[in-house]
Amino acid sequence: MASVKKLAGKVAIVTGGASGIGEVIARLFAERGARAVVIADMQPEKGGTVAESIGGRRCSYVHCDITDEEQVRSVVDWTAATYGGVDVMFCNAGTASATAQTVLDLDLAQFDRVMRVNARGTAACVKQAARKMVELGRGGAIICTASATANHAGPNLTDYIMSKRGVLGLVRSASLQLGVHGIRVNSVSPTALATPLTATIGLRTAADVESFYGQVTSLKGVAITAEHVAEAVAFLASDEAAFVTGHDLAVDGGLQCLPFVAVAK
Ligand SMILES: NC(=O)c1ccc[n+]([C@@H]2O[C@H](COP(=O)([O-])OP(=O)(O)OC[C@H]3O[C@@H](n4cnc5c(N)ncnc54)[C@H](O)[C@@H]3O)[C@@H](O)[C@H]2O)c1
Repeated sequence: MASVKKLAGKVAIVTGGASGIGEVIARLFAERGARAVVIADMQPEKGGTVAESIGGRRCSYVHCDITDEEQVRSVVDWTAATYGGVDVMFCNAGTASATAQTVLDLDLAQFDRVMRVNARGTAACVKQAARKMVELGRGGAIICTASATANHAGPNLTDYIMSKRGVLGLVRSASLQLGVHGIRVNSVSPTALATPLTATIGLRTAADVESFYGQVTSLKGVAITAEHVAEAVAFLASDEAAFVTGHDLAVDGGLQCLPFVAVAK
């Protein structure tokens, strides 16, 4: 069906595309007709296997540590030179601390690492993609992975929540500054789903996630999957979202709309 090829002809970069949410999105971008998908990650074996399974001519793995701006610039340049442009940048690579990171026990070395990847690294990706899109003069779509946690207080994960809150600030400011160039900047904010990242904080399986988040989302009978997040990202990347910018699309089963007090009937 031609109507589902909503990304036809587009060239996309997916950071963190070797695993988890990024991997599912790299596959969906290709399914939806993207001309090329570049997986920018630090896991050559996994990233290479994903790229190969999507198809060698349309998908490549390029090693890129997003904390090194030069590596980010290089993957953006390589993509533009190899595939003739950069239309979509999905800034998705991220990490979490292995320890609880409550305020009282905040390990500042871990704090620095999380901020370096999630906030600073994402900023480098937005910057380098935007510079290339401005140079090419045909606009573009930048999407960042924030998190449902960015809109809530956390009993732990303080550094992670701060880093994702920073991503929301980056997206809003970048959307304001880049609109004049026809570049849209948005984010997605999923609740938790089981990936290698959540395994580091003790959520290893879908059942772990459900037992934790199932109680706090208003939507019942549906468990979040990476495919749900991927659909939201594919929409923001497509021309169907041509007038959407500066938006954070929650994929959270209604978590954002919980009442702040219980109301007696
Ligand atoms: N899984 C969740 O519950 C959840 C919820 C909300 C937001 N997120 C966010 O989604 C994004 C993807 O996470 P995921 O859950 O799919 O985890 P994941 O561990 O499966 O994937 C993260 C990917 O990012 C890559 N990465 C990490 N540091 C990098 C760096 N410096 N440079 C380049 N690549 C790097 C990893 O190699 C990995 O392939 C992250 O930004 C995460 O914070 C995840």
